[in-house]
Parts: sequence; C-alpha cells; structure tokens
Amino acid sequence: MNEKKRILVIDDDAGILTSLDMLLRMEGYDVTLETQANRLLPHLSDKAFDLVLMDMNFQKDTTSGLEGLQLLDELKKFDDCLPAVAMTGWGSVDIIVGAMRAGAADFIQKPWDNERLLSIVQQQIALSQARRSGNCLREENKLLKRALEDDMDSEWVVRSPAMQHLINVVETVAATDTSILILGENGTGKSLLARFIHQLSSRSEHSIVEVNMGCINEQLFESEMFGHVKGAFTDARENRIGRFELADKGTLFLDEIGNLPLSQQVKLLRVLEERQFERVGSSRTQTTGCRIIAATNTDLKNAVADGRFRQDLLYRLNVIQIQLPPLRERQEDIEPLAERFLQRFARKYNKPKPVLSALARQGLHDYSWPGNIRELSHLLERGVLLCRNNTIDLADLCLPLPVRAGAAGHEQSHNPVNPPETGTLAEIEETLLLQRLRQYDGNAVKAAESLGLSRSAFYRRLDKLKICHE
Ligand SMILES: Nc1ncnc2c1ncn2[C@@H]1O[C@H](COP(=O)(O)OP(=O)(O)OP(=O)(O)O)[C@@H](O)[C@H]1O
Repeated sequence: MNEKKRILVIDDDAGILTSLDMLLRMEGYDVTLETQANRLLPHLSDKAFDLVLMDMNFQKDTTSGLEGLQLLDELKKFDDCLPAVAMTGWGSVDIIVGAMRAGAADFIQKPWDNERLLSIVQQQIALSQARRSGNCLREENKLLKRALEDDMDSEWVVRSPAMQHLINVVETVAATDTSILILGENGTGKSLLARFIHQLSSRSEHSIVEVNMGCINEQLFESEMFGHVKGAFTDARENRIGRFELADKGTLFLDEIGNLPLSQQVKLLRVLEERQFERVGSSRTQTTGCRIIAATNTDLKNAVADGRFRQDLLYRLNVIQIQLPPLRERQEDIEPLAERFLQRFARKYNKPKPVLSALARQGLHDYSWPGNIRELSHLLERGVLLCRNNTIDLADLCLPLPVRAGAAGHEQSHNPVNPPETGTLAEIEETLLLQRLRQYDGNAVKAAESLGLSRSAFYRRLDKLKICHE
C-alpha cells in the first residue's frame, strides 16, 4: 500500500486549521497542523513532508504578507524541492505575485474552493515527486532552454514610429566609440538599450560592465571604480580590480548617473577626461580603453542649473544623447510588448499563453503607464497568474488610476448614455464601473452617487466583477 503523503499546514487561525485538517484527512493525507510561523523549521527537521500549505500573514490584523515571504525564504533554503502552496485573502494580488516570485509552487485564495485546493495539492505533490525521482537533470535542461529563450525574448520591440527612428540613430552611433547619454523615464528600457548598443558595437565580444551610480557607498567609490591593492586600507585583504579595468575593452554602463554625489562626480570626471586612473594604494597609473554609456531619468540640465551636477561632466557624457520616449507616447508598441510578456510569463508559470479580452486591450491603451514598460510587464505577470479560462479581462489587470487624459475610456465616462456597443452585460457593467471610478479619480462614493447606487451596493458590484479597489 502507498504510504500516506504528509502535509504541513501553517496558519494562525485555528478555525482554518480545523477545516483543512478534516478536508485533507478525508482525502487520505497525513496532516500536521501548526499555528506558529517560527515552528516551520523544527517541523521540517523533524519529519519529511511532501507539501507545505502556508498562510502569508501571521499576526492579527497584518495583511502585508511579509511574514509569509520570510517563511517561504526559510523553506526554500531548507529544501528547494519541497512545494509550498501560499494561502491568501481574496484580492491580495500583490501578495500572490510576491509569493510566486519567492518560490511558492501555487496559491489558494480564502475562502477556498475544496476541489481546486485538493487538485493543487495533488498536482504539486506529483510534480515534486517527479522532480525528486531523477528528473532534476531534465528539469534543469528545460530551465536552461527557457532562460535562453527568455534572452531572445528580451529583443527590442520597435513597432512605433518613435522607436523606429530611435533605432536608426542607435545603429549609426553604436559602431563608433563615442560616449552616449541615454535619457528616459523609469522603466522605458534604458538598461536594455545600453546592452543593445554594446551588442551592436565592435566591442560585443568583451563585457558590458554595469554600475548603479546611485548605490555606491561614498567611502568605497574609488575602490569600486578603480580597484585597490592589498593593504591599501584595513579591509583590503586582497588586490581588487575596479570597474574601469574590468570594462577595459568593452563598455562601462553608468546607470542612474544623475544620482552620483558631487564629491564622486569630480573623481569620475578625471578618468573620463584623462582616461587614466590608479588603484587605491598604488602609484602605478593605468589607462582605460572602455566605452562609456550613461543613463538617467533625471533632468541633468536642471541638475546643472541647481548645482547638483557638474557642467563639465555632463559635457563629457553627452557626446550623443538618446531620449527614450515614455510608453504612453509609443501606443503601437503596447500590444506587441504585451504579447511578448504574456508569452514569457505563461512559460515561467507553466500555463498556456492567455489572450487579452477586447476591454483589457483597450485598457492597456487608455492607461498612462507612469512606470512604463516595467509596469506593463508587472501587470501582465499578475494577469497571467490570476486569469481564469485563459483570458485576461480588464479586471484581472487591476490597472491603477488614473488613465491617460483624453483616453477613449475617460471621454466616454462623461457620457452616461454611451456604454460600449459590444460585449456581454457583465463586460458593459465592468466598463461603466471603471469609467466612473476613473472619472471621479478613484472616489468610490462619488462614482456610486453618479450611478444612483449606495456605496455598499457599488462595492458589492466591484467585488462581484472582481475589480480591485482599496
Ligand atoms: N523595447 C523593449 N522591448 C522589449 N522589452 C523591453 C523594451 N524596453 C524595455 N523592456 C523591458 O522593460 C523592463 C524595464 O527595462 P529597463 O530596466 O531597461 O528600464 P530602465 O529605463 O533602465 O529602468 P530604470 O530607469 O528603472 O533603471 C525590462 O524588463 C526590459 O527587458
């Protein structure tokens, strides 16, 4: 007879533990219950489990999911192959996404559906058994293949006229050795562009060395950038090569250059002007042959005017300037980018690639994308995780407010007798609720009033359609 599969259930709510205990025992599992998060490791050391079912919040009234993430981290460190299924409250989308990123095998929303819960438990135990019984190599190969495909995926999407023009400029300047300054809002693809330029250049056989200039500790700046010799200071136990030396025949990418403190700007300027530097603690002058690409979302002209950025450094960096347009000005890129991200995340989470409903597509075009392509990627990752029946609806995207000024949905929202002309009743209701919320900048009371509904009736409708709200 097959040995019973062992499940550890951790939740601080005794009522939930009792129901899960009954449900899982009836299915023939050997169940261990625990209310304390800090008892995870003692249990794992004590007994071999086949699956852990875990809550994401342990202290009363906490909803951040941070304790759950910490627990997942401990579990994954203890046994990377042990599947953990995260349990969250209904609508805790960010927690679900965080848990899946932290290595949860799947998630269940409370109140759960018994059939779905049992099917997830059974599936995850079977998968982890397959992995343990010698399939690891095959899994690894698959992962490697996917990683390679993901790399191919990060190719540029350049459908919009703005990006096509930009790419023509990039192809011309990439081959030269001139310094390039890339400007653009957060998440517009500055780092990706820097890598792309490096790939197109004659230096592509060598490395592109990336440094986040906003993150280097003031004391360690010179050691990081120029290296040090053993004994140069108390902690210098070995010789260390700096970033300029590492990038010698390749490209040095100075990201977030606008955040570099003035005291460090002057040290950087010297190397850019003279192409020479010394390791900390050494008097031997070395020459660097690296090409410099810098990027920032700061308005450097303003920073110069305010005395926060050196004019001479800007002059050195700014030989060629490339401005990446924000996503809201690249409408033609939105759908091809969305398709690419859907494909990527479907593969990542072992799901078939979902389709976007017509309303979801429209929502993507109407939204203003303050976080640009990175935000699009995060929303679609969430959409892939949460969608049912392989279709991502507008509500699954949980688009934050507000939408672009003058967007179609926004304009329609001022006209109560102008609902969409196609779509099911539920879709039309969803559009109308979202339009009103946008029209009143997320104020549910005013949105409810404008539709002749009470606040609670309005919320009930949002819940029914699974539309996220505060
Ligand atoms: N044109 C594009 N085609 C495909 N993917 C893109 C494109 N531009 C950006 N991305 C993706 O969007 C995400 C954000 O890009 P990236 O990190 O390069 O932005 P960034 O401008 O450097 O951001 P930050 O200012 O926050 O450092 C990455 O996942 C990147 O792969």
